[in-house]
Amino acid sequence: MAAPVVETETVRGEPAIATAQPPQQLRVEGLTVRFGGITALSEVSFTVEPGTVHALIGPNGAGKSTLVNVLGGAYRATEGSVHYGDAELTALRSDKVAGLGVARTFQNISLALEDTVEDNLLVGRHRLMHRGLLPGALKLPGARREERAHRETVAGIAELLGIAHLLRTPVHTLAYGDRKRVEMGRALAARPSLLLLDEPVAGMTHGESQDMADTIRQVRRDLGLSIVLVEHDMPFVMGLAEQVTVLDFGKKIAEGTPAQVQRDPEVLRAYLGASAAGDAAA
Ligand SMILES: Nc1ncnc2c1ncn2[C@@H]1O[C@H](COP(=O)(O)OP(=O)(O)OP(=O)(O)O)[C@@H](O)[C@H]1O
Repeated sequence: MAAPVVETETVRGEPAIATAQPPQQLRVEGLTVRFGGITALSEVSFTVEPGTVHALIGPNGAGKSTLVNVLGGAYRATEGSVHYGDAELTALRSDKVAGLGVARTFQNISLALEDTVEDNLLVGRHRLMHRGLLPGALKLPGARREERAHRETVAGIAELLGIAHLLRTPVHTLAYGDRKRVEMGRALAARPSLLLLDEPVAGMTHGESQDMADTIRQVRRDLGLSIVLVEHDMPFVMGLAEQVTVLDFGKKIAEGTPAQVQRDPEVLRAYLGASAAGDAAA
């Protein structure tokens, strides 16, 4: 039976940016997801230790996004389970998963382009708002205090991500790399203890992706959360992740430290083809 959902604490008295609860161990056990005749994931198991960066890699169609969608509550498991601490995630809707402290970003940025960076970040606070953001004349003192606290929290997150100077700027005027930061900021605004990042540096130049790696390191250090990262950019993944799980055709083919998976023959075969794997092993 699923463990009861523990809602994250309220906004009152919170520090500027703090995770709602300490990160928990994430345990994926025997996870299978089928879409009709397609098996997107087949008996995948791995564990993400609290406070670590764990990468999911694999060629196109390997099942990485499907896995993130299950972790975030968007897709149901056909078989198997996912536990975050004591809670069984696969039994929960995405809003309940968010209530446990799990937040995600999307492969394709999904921001409100006409709105400011601040307004987009505040969307991430909605679940924690008691009163919503009302027009000035309708605000009681308690509502004003709450709104100020939410704005301070998102300002702190913007500072951490290096986009504080853009808070009043409409998103449609931003460079791609900054939009990616806003997307991450919106997820962080919910004060998650587990952050799921789906291709955070897709489409970025090498320099931009290095900057993003520094930002993610700082986010992890300052907020003390766990990060599950899906990304195709290998130098980025290998420089950032402590553990790597490798998928191919929906199956786990390897796991270990970046150094271990980089020389794993199965991984080389999946990425480069059998002959290249043979050459590399020789
Ligand atoms: N909603 C869906 N309905 C049907 N098939 C799906 C669905 N989502 C994913 N699939 C299929 O599941 C398999 C795994 O896809 P998935 O997107 O998870 O792979 P991926 O590793 O994230 O790939 P990429 O790196 O290209 O994003 C693919 O065969 C895909 O076509």
